[in-house]
Amino acid sequence: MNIKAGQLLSQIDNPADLRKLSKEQLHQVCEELRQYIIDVVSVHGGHFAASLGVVELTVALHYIFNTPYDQLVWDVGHQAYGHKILTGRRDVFPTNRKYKGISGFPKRDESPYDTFGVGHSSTSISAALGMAMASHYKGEFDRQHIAVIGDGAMTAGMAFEALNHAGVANANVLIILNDNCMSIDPNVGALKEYLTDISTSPAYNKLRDDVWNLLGKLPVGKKFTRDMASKLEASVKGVVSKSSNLFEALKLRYFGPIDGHNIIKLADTLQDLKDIPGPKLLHIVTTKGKGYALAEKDQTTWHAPGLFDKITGEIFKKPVTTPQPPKYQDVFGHTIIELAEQNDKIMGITPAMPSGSSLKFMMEKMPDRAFDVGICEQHAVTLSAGLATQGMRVFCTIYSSFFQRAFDQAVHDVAIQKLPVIFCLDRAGLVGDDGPTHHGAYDIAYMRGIPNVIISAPMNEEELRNLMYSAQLPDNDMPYVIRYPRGQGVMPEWRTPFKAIKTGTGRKIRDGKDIAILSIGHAGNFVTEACKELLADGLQPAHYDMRFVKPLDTALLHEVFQTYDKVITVEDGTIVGGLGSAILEFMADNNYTASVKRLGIPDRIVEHGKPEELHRECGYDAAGIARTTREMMKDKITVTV
Ligand SMILES: Cc1ncc(C[n+]2csc(CCOP(=O)(O)OP(=O)(O)O)c2C)c(N)n1
Ligand SMILES: CC(=O)[C@@H](O)[C@H](O)COP(=O)(O)O
Ligand SMILES: [Mg+2]
Repeated sequence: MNIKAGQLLSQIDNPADLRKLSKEQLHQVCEELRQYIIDVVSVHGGHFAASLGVVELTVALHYIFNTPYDQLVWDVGHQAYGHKILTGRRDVFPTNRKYKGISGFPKRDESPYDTFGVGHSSTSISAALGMAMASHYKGEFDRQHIAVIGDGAMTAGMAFEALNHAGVANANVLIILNDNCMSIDPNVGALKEYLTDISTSPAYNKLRDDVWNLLGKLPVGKKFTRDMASKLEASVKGVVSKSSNLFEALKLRYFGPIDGHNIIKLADTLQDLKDIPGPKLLHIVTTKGKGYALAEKDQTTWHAPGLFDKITGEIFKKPVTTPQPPKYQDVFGHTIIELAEQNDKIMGITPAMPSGSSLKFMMEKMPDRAFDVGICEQHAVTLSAGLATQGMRVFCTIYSSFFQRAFDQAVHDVAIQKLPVIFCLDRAGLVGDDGPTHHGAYDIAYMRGIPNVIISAPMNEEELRNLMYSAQLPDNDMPYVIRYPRGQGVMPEWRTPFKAIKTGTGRKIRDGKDIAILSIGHAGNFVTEACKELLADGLQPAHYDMRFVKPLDTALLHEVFQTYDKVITVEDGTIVGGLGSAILEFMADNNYTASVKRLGIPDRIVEHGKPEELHRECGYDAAGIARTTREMMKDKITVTV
C-alpha cells in the first residue's frame, strides 16, 4: 500500500526544507507528520504513542536548530519516528523495523542526523555532553548539543551521573526533559512526583512566567547577554530558593515547565535558549499518544500496539483456530503468583517492565510483594540482593539485553556474596524487530564466567515452571539464572504440576545414530523440527536438551562423547562463550575428540527483522540445523538412484 504524506510534508526532504516554511505553517507540518506516523505505524507496526507525543518538539527542534551541525540526541529513540521522517527517511519509513529496512531507533550509520545510536535508555545526556565537550575543545562555540530525554529515562542512575557532570562541565548542552508521566507503564518513583509538583506548584508557575517575560524582552535576533543571564538567575532566586529546584541545585539552568504541544511557544523558547550558553534544562509537558484519542487514553497498550485499524482503533490479533501456547512472559507472570501463594518469602522485582515481563499480574494481586523500580536495572539487582540477605526469595525479572547494565551488580552484589537471587532473563536470544540493541545475545556468555551462578534455559513452558519452582526451593542457595525468549512457547496446556529439576541435569529427547545435537532453551524446538526432516531423509540424530549451561550435565556429556563422534550445539545466543564453547571446554578437559559444529548467533552484529528471518540468516532455524547435520553426515548418506 502506498501511503502518501501530506502536502507540506511531502516536500520536506530534509530539515533545510522545513526551515524555509513560515512559523505559522508549522501547525500544518505537525498535523501532517502526526497523520503520517499514524498511517504508517497502523499498517507496518512499531512504537507509536511516544512519537505522537513529541511531534511538536521534533518539528520545533529541526526548525530552530541547524541540524545535523547542531547535534540532537534522542534518548531510547523509540520516539524518533518524526525525526526520521523529517530527516530524509519519509519515503522509506514504511520499511521501519523490517528485515533490511530502516532501524526503529536512531542509528549512526543510517543518517548524519542520527548522532548517536540508541535503544537502551538514559544515555542521551552523557552522549550529548561528550559531543558538547568535544565541540568546546575544538573551538566550535556556535555548535548546539541537545539531549531529549523522557521522564521515565530520567529515573535511571546513568541520567543522574550525567546531570551531575553536566552542571559543572564547561559545555553547551541543552537537556529537554519530555515529561508525560509515563514510562511504558505509568512512571514510578519520587522523581515522578517531584516533576508533577513542579508542574502544578504556583511558585514554579510564577517563576516560569517571570522567566518567559524576561526572555520575551529580548530584542529579536539579539544574543542572550550575560546581563540577561544574571537577571534571569536573579528572577529564579527571587521566586524560590535555587536549592529547592533539583536541577538548579545541580547547577543547570532550569526552564519550564511549558506546554510541549504548543509549537509556536516551543519554537520561540528554543530560539531563546539557543542564546543561553552552558548547561541548561527545559522541562516540557506532553501527552503520550497525543492526537490519537485511544492512545492518549491507554498509553501502555499504545506504546507499541502492533497493527491496527486507524479508523476504529481495533488492534489486530492473529486469527487462530487452535488453542495457542502462551507467551513465556505470561507463564512467568502466572507461575510466580502460584509459587508466591505457597512460599511467603517470594518477592518480584522489575525495572520498568511490569507489562513486558507480566510481573504486573503479581503487582496487582500482591502489591506488597512485587515492585516496579523504574528504569534502574542496577538498582533492581542490588535491591534484590539486599532483600535476599534477609531471607527473601526474589525473582528479579529483567530483559536479557537490559541486564547487561547490571553486570557488576550481578557479580559484586549477588555472586560474590552467593545470594540466591533468581534472575528471570526475558527476551533472551534474537528478539526481532527491535534489533541489535535489544537482542538478548550475550547473557550466557557473560554470566558463564562468574563462579557461584546457575544458568538454565527452558525448552518449553513446563520447563520454565519447573525451573522457577526448583530455583526457589530451600535447598538452592545459589544465584539462579533462567533465560527465555520473547513470544510464545509451544505448549497450549501449560499449567503442569510442579516437579523439581535437579540443578545441572539435562535430558535426552531422542536417541540416535552417528550424530548428536545438543541444545539449550527454546531453540531445542528448532532441533525437534529439524529431526523430523532428517528422519525423513533416513538420518537419525540424537537430541539432548541440556537445560543448564552451568553447571553442565557432565554425566550426560560423557554419554554423548562416548557414543557420537559428530556433535552440533544449538543456542539462541552468541556462539562466542556460549553453550558451544562450554562443550568445547568440556571436551578439552576430558580429552574427547569429535567434530563439533556450533550454531547460534555469530560473532557479528545481527540487525532487525522477524525472529524467523534472523534465525534463518544465522543458520539455526530448523532448516539450518538440518542443513548442517546433512553436511556433517555427508560421508554417511548413501544415495539410492
Ligand atoms: C535500559 C533500558 N531499560 C528499559 C527499557 C525499555 N523502555 C523503552 S522505552 C521505556 C519507557 C521510557 O519512558 P520515557 O523515557 O518517559 O519515554 P516515553 O515513552 O514516555 O516518551 C522503557 C522502560 C530500555 N529501552 N532501556
Ligand atoms: C523501546 C523499548 O525498549 C521497548 O519499548 C521495547 O521495544 C519493548 O520490547 P517488547 O515489545 O519486547 O516488550
Ligand atoms: Mg515518559
